[in-house]
Amino acid sequence: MPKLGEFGRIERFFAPLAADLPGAYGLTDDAATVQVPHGYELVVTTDALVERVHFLSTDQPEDLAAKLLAVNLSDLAAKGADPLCYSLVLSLPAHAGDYWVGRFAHGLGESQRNWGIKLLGGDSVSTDGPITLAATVMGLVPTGRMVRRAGAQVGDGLYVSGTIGDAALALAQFERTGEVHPYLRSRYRRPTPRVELAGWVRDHAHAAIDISDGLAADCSHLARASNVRCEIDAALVPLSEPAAALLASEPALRDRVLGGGDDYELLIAAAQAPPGTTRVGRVIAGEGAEILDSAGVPITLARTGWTHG
Ligand SMILES: Nc1ncnc2c1ncn2[C@@H]1O[C@H](COP(=O)(O)OP(=O)(O)OP(=O)(O)O)[C@@H](O)[C@H]1O
Ligand SMILES: Cc1ncc(C[n+]2csc(CCOP(=O)(O)O)c2C)c(N)n1
Ligand SMILES: [Mg+2]
Ligand SMILES: [Mg+2]
Ligand SMILES: [Mg+2]
Repeated sequence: MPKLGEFGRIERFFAPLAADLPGAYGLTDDAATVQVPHGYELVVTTDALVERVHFLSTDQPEDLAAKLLAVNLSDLAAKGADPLCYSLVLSLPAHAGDYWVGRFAHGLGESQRNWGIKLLGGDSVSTDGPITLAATVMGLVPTGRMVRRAGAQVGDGLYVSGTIGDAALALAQFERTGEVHPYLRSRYRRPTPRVELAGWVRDHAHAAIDISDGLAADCSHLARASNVRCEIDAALVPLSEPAAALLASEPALRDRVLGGGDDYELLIAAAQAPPGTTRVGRVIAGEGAEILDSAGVPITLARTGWTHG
């Protein structure tokens, strides 16, 4: 089959993902339009995934599509926004050809249906560098109601969704042996954005952040923005069964759990427990964030979270 080329791929693989979104104009114009209902505003977030920085070269295109949308939808959920649409930038080397793009687009289609979003537009470029994927995801909140990192109040509880450390432990296993527990691997390849918590966050949370860099680092971001001190009890941090088993056999991996990142869970400061979350700590007067061991002593982590550069 002859190669589709830039415009062939857009027409074949991406235009169907934009169907039914009037402002996308079938991906045939220079730009798109987004209608925002009266009384609402757009919440806009952008995150990129780069080969060998955010994912492994062996990861499959369908998984990368799901992960690209998930890491962005996680930010929207933390801000209490309901997902609406997204734009997409693909920077692809020659080996990621039509077959790769077709599988990637198929993965996008599945995620779109799952989360109720549509493709608005984007850009496609070729490169001799790594696969680089970026999405800008847009969501809606009633005007003025986006939940900020700032706003945590003294006396609030700190809550996290899901379990922490699964993806970071998967990566630790990849780095060492290549033998990775299937559940941990699935948490690295396909994080689950907590989209269903957005409504609760919007109505009840005082502050929230999604955990991408690492629990310790993202908790520090929330504490700094809110001008408060956040304390987390390490023993309360929820672990999946495989993570707990791995940690029991290798306690030194604790630091990867607390500072490894790639969780895409929510950290929420609120006066009451969000549904389906675990209370991990508290907001008190002061500054900074600490994770305490079972004796109440602050844990010093080699790295509290991921930073670029
Ligand atoms: N290149 C950039 N240009 C403009 N703003 C940026 C740029 N990079 C980051 N930002 C902004 O800096 C702030 C922090 O970004 P950061 O990426 O740390 O947050 P995040 O997306 O929630 O975390 P993560 O990327 O780890 O998931 C956000 O307001 C983001 O919009
Ligand atoms: C192959 C590989 N090596 C390392 C990591 C870990 N990692 C990379 S970026 C990041 C923070 C979130 O990204 P960002 O801050 O860019 O949004 C984390 C935890 C990974 N996922 N894959
Ligand atoms: Mg970001
Ligand atoms: Mg975030
Ligand atoms: Mg980051």
